[in-house]
Amino acid sequence: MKQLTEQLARAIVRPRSRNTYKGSFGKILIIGGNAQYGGAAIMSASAAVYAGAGLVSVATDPVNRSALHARLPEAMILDASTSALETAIHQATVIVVGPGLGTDTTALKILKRVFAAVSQTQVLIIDGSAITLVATHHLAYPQAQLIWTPHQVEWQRLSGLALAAQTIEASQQAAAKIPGIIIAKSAQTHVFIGHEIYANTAGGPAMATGGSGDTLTGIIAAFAGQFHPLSQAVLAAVFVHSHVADIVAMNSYVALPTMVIRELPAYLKQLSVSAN
Ligand SMILES: NC(=O)C1=CN([C@@H]2O[C@H](COP(=O)(O)OP(=O)(O)OC[C@H]3O[C@@H](n4cnc5c(N)ncnc54)[C@H](OP(=O)(O)O)[C@@H]3O)[C@@H](O)[C@H]2O)[C@@H](O)CC1
Ligand SMILES: Nc1ncnc2c1ncn2[C@@H]1O[C@H](COP(=O)(O)OP(=O)(O)O)[C@@H](O)[C@H]1O
Ligand SMILES: [Mg+2]
Repeated sequence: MKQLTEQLARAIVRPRSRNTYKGSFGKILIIGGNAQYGGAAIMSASAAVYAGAGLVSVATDPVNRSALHARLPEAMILDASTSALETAIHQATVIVVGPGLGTDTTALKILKRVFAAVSQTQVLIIDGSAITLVATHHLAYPQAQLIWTPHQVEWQRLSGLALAAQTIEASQQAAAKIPGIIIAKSAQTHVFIGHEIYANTAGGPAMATGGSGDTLTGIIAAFAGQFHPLSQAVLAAVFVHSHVADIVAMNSYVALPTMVIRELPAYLKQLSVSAN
């Protein structure tokens, strides 16, 4: 098993080239946020913007429009239940589906449309409610470069492994049957990429607060849009999310998602200019 360290993140997060524009750093689409869980989509989108994504759009319930614009004017917004969703999917390079999506019939309909519209060249991060829907309704895996971010109960739903049975070996065997990268989140997060297993060395209980996982999806999306190869970008994102939370937790009892998000640009700058 390998370890996720700052060295790995430093190798990926390098200074930006001069001859670039917003389109050089990823076109991200976040799909989620129903009337109850609008904050999840806002945290995911905020994390993407603050982790350097070039362009971020959010397909959500229109009830979240004012809140999203007020919190994050950098993001664009569309109604997830209209055909604007398919247009936005085709324009995106990286898509997140699930934060705050919910599991009702409207959510299932949106998820099925997403799975039908994505293509093999696109990165699709499947999180939260979307994982639960895939497991509950036995949806076929979509044709895309998949990244799954289950917490322990979502992993139970997706893999069939009860929490107590989620040993590294059992989880690896289950992960091998699912296409893409699996980030099995817990107090000791493991990432399964092909035959490799990576253990996160950062993070702690200050992260045990609603929205931490939503925030991770935005960082992964931003990194997938900016850095290559995808596997290294994903590993760096997992480390950076937890490490920035550790930095926040040095002076704060809780590492709230909004606090972690705010710290991202300064940490990424520091990482990019530090000796490789
Ligand atoms: N501000 C917002 O808008 C927010 C919106 N959010 C959005 O909400 C949606 C639903 O996501 P979810 O994670 O809350 O619900 P679900 O998948 O049913 O899991 C919870 C169940 O599992 C259990 N449980 C046991 N162990 C566990 C573990 N290690 N980790 C986690 N759970 C564990 C737990 O047991 P309990 O703690 O109640 O005993 C409970 O029974 C999703 O779309 C998400 O993005 C949230 O991000 C919050 C902020
Ligand atoms: N005690 C802990 N130690 C380390 N990391 C934690 C701890 N508790 C939560 N986390 C991290 O916080 C995130 C929680 O994700 P998730 O449960 O999906 O949150 P949410 O859906 O509320 O956004 C994961 O990245 C997980 O690894
Ligand atoms: Mg979650």
